[in-house]
Amino acid sequence: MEKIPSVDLSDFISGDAERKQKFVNEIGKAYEEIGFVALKGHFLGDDLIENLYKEVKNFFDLSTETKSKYEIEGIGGQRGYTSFGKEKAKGFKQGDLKEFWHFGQYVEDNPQLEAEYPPNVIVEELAKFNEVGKTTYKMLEKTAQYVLRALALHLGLEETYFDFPIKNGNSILRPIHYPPIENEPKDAVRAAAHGDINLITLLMGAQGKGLQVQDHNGNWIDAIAQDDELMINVGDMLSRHTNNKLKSTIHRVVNPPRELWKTSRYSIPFFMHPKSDMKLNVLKSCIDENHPKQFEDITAGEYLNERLIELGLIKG
Ligand SMILES: O=C(O)CCC(=O)C(=O)O
Ligand SMILES: [Fe+2]
Repeated sequence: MEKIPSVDLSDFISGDAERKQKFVNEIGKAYEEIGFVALKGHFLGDDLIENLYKEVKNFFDLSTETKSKYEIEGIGGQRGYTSFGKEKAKGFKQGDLKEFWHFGQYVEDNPQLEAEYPPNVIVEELAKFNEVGKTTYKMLEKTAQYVLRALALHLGLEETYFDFPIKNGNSILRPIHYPPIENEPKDAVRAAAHGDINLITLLMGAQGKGLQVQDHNGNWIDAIAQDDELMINVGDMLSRHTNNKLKSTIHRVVNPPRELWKTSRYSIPFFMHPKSDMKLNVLKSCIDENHPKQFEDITAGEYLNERLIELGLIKG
């Protein structure tokens, strides 16, 4: 496969049974093979996207001193700012060449969960940043809900199988800034090869070159979305739950050629997580003679903890 397949969410929500099934088949096949699709027909309007990028740039343009006010100790970077070079991919020594921000869940009608999650951090200098982050979070969550409904059908489950575990889920919206490159980086890249931890990831900002996905043969292929598309991929939680029927594919962000070193890259992934008590135990429908159970039973919260310890973000 040389290109990431494109799908259109409006097929799924069209009300036409044939178009709906076509979407389920297309995304199901793509996720069994390469684990990535470019998706159009999502719920993000052009104005929202434009305002979001404007505010995200405004934030990263703030002074280092101002940004560091929002880097909160003791919450493993789950909310607010994480400074340049801090996050390393699993198994790598050098930090990635990026700084980022985390918006987390806006819990409704569930005080117990509200107490479980760290509160969102409010940027005082930028009135609109906080609001546009919240609106984007909700629109991506809605888009993800429909994608997961299609995947539930593909897996032979009830269409609404994921609806309850993802309601008030522990998802993260992460605007990332990869600053201009000043000197030849020593072994470091913008984002070293990794698999995402969560159920699915919805990525804004894959329109230019940079993101690459590893195919079955170990070749890196460019993953480039059209202007109106989000890149959406399977994360390790969903791969585990489906006994690796749906593939969580290794990907990375390479450094640009020297003539483009002066340019920043901005990308905005939404990492869709369920509530921490969701059981990721391998689905019975994904086990048979040829596909024995590959993973131990675990909850989403336990799994996330394991992975954050490996990344050095929290202590074991
Ligand atoms: O910046 C990108 O295009 C991808 C980032 C990514 O893969 C991640 O943050 O998990
Ligand atoms: Fe990723």
